[in-house]
Amino acid sequence: MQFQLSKPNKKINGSIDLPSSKSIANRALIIQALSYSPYTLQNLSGSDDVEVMQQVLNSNTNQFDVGHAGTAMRFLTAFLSQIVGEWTITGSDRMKQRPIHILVDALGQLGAKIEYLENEGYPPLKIWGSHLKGGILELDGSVSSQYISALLMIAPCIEGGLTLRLKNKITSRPYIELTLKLMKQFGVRSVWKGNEIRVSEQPYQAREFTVEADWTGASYWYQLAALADEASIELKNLRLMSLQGDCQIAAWFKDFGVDSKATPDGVILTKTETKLPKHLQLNLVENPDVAQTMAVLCVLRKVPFHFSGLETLKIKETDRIAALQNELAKLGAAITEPRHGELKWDGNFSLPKEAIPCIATYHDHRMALAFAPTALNFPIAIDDPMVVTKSYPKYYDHLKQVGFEISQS
Ligand SMILES: O=C(O)C1=C[C@@H](OP(=O)(O)O)[C@@H](O)[C@H](O)C1
Ligand SMILES: C=C(OP(=O)(O)O)C(=O)O
Repeated sequence: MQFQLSKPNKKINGSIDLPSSKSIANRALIIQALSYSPYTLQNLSGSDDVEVMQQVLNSNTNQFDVGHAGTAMRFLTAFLSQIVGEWTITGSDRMKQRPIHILVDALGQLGAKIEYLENEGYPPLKIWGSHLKGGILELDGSVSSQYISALLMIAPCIEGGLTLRLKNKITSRPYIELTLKLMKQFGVRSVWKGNEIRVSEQPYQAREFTVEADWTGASYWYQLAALADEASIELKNLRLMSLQGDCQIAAWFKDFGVDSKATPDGVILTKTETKLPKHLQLNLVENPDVAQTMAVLCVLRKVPFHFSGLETLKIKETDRIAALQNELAKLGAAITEPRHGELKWDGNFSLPKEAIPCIATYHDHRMALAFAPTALNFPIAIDDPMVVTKSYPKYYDHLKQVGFEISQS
């Protein structure tokens, strides 16, 4: 299936009920389970990744399929390792290509018994859950912060607690900070000094909790505002002072003429006069999920760019470096990868080959989410458009709400 998207004018006005953050929701669900909480979490998004986490935690079976959800795969692997029983956990074909050995090795050192059911180092896994004993673990921090978050969340429940010594360049650091901040909100203290994070054995305290709106989901509305001639967009439940690292984008988008103001209900984006940057240099090691938003935006606004810190993009829902190169080429922009983890565009365009480019999405929600705003500039088709349900199920309804025309073919 494909969607064709167009927009008769370049004005965007509306109030958008953003989905809540899947990163916060999936942490809160694990922490809630660890604290035997009687409360129901408020404002869960209904996205695939959150639904799958809820299903597993409420399931009566011992065999789980988490689909494309990286957080669910990593967080549940650690969670199940400390619950007595025999568990198998698998995922989509792509999940079976996303490495997990750093986490499995670490859990093994704590006493967990985990076996690879297909390929060494990758899901599916068989886990024999047991009482785990803590200690000091050395861990490579450069592949995925989700391994670290997974271990930190179970750390207070492990005999003796846990000290993690992180090696190499830490990727996605704000997601580790998010984990620790949420643990603190549920009563667990931690100390992070240099490359060492220490969590002693201590109980979680159950509490009521409401999940805030998703900043990565908000990035597509910032992108839309940056491409529009006029924009006034209210993003409900979004907080400028957020737990999420991607709230950083509010500052970046000032250069693209997008002003953010807090309201009692969220944040309002307005389009202002601006002088676009001549060239955009960004290190995205802390915000890998907005790489697609920023790359598509820069091409459409003709801002040459050089992004670094993207070493982990090849092991996300798809190889996002290759996907961006292939699909931005359809808009006429040749993107290069000058070094591992870098993306660069010199600002040159060639004429697009198709009158209405059709963007492939590679089972990656962020390809559809980041390319759909292109329709503000010219009509575009998105292949397999419903990939967005991974994090933002109502995206196309929201685009229609602000005047996008969307037809199916
Ligand atoms: O912990 C999390 O919620 C996430 C961490 C990041 O992954 P990596 O740490 O693998 O970069 C991010 O890309 C992902 O969407 C969500
Ligand atoms: C990388 C992502 O998700 P995950 O790793 O949780 O599958 C994402 O949502 O961009």
